[in-house]
Amino acid sequence: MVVAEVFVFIVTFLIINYFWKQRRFLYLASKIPKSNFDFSLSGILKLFTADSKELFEMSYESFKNSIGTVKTWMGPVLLIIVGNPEDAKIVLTSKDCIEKPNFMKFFGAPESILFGDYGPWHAHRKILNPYFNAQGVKALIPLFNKKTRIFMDVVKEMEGKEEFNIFYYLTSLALETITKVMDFDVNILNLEKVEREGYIHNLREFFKAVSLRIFKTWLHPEIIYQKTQTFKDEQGAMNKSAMKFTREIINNARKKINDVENNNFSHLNNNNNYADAKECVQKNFMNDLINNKLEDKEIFDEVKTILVAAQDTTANSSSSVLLLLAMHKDIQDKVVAELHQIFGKSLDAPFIDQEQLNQLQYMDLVINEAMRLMPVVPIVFRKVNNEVTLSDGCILPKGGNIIIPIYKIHHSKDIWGNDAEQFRPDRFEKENLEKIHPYAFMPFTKGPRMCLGYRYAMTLMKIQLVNFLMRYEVDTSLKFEELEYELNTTLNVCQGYMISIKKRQT
Ligand code: HEM
Repeated sequence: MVVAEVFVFIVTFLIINYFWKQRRFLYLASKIPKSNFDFSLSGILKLFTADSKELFEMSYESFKNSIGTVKTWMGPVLLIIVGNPEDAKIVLTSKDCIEKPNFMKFFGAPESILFGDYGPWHAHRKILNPYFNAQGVKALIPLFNKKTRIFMDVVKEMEGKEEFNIFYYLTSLALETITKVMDFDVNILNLEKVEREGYIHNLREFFKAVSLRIFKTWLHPEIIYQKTQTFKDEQGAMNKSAMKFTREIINNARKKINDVENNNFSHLNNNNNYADAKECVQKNFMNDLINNKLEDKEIFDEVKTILVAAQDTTANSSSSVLLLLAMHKDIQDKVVAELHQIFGKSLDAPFIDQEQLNQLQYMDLVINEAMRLMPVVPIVFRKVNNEVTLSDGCILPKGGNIIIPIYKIHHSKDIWGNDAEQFRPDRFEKENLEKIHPYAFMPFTKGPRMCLGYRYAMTLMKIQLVNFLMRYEVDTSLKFEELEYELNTTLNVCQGYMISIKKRQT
């Protein structure tokens, strides 16, 4: 009897202590209006069984019509959805919201630039920046041209055939390119189609599993998660995809550095010259990571992250552009007219340089409009490390987690007008864009944690699109209003990016 009384006393004490310590957090949270998330029994049951398509629909529905900031409790996890551009700006530029929530560590790269806390993020961003700034990307243009040509030879197999998912081709190209930037060639485009698609499928399964875990908070504790099938799927998928290349890339880099140190350099350059070989290795991405004395785990996390960040995103965005152009032939014609003006009326694009890329003004509008309608990263997360006050006086409590709903902001009729669901590239003309809040369009987000690879992505996408659209007329039977999406960390079209291609008449 006494034992029971002591037990009740301790539990009561712990509960009161918890609420006392959390009183400010809970008070501020209580002031934020609720989202429309369906907390009825059927709503909760639906969340239990939701797949990534239902997850996207449920989360979008829950805050689609809210104007300001709203909240959702996912068990003990507070999610605050900051849906207006001015407040998104406050969050994304605040030093108190620079870190990502703890559940982002589920992606398995806690020491990386993408998911790491301030320390590793800041150090890694400094190391990687030179490879992705204007000069760094300019130096990569010849590589982008070369890899795109290989891709054009491979995609030829689909000429004049039925509709196919262009994403599988573009993602192979994106992977080949980024591994080469890391001084390692995976030659995935040369693999058999089945093998290529298998790798990509595995990576997507990994993202799917982690996205589901983030929203299903009962899967957060490792002890529960590791017993689930989702965990087994996630591990299997990751081991078969990015892990495989990550190890090989690091081993390859280490070997090259050792070879130069041991004067064994003849296979590293054509001139058989030690100084050249040394310079070539020193100017290298992987060398920088290794020589900055990062821990093995940090290097591993970083390589894996960059592989993933550079691949799915760029391929998805280019696929969206092609799909939308296939749906809107008048706009496709205008893009091609611009290409003919710059490059002449040939079927094969020349090697494209920076100056020509700068002339692609209409294509810029088209890419922006495609990334507005189909932003590949539809939400981003931040953690509140210290209280932050929004434009309407709402205070974000320390310990809360923020969602910036990029997809919702990009589709808001209040911002983009009643035709927000239509593909209209001219809304990105300078005089139209001036009327829109700068944080109403942010496919790469903004602020200090903005995408490091945005110049890289835009440059590679343009080179791919020029080559593809000069040679092929693109068609599809899909309709924009019928597209369905699934949230696999990135936003993917459930039906696939199905297009058919035929050679242009010159
Ligand atoms: C169209 C293609 C791309 C899109 C739409 C995109 C989008 C994004 C977004 C929205 C973020 C912010 C995530 C967040 O705040 O949580 C991000 C971060 C990042 N992206 Fe990209 N990305 C693309 C391509 C690339 C490429 C090609 C690379 C590398 C080569 C890259 C590397 C990164 C890195 C390293 C970060 C983390 C930046 C930081 O936290 O400081 N991305 N990207």
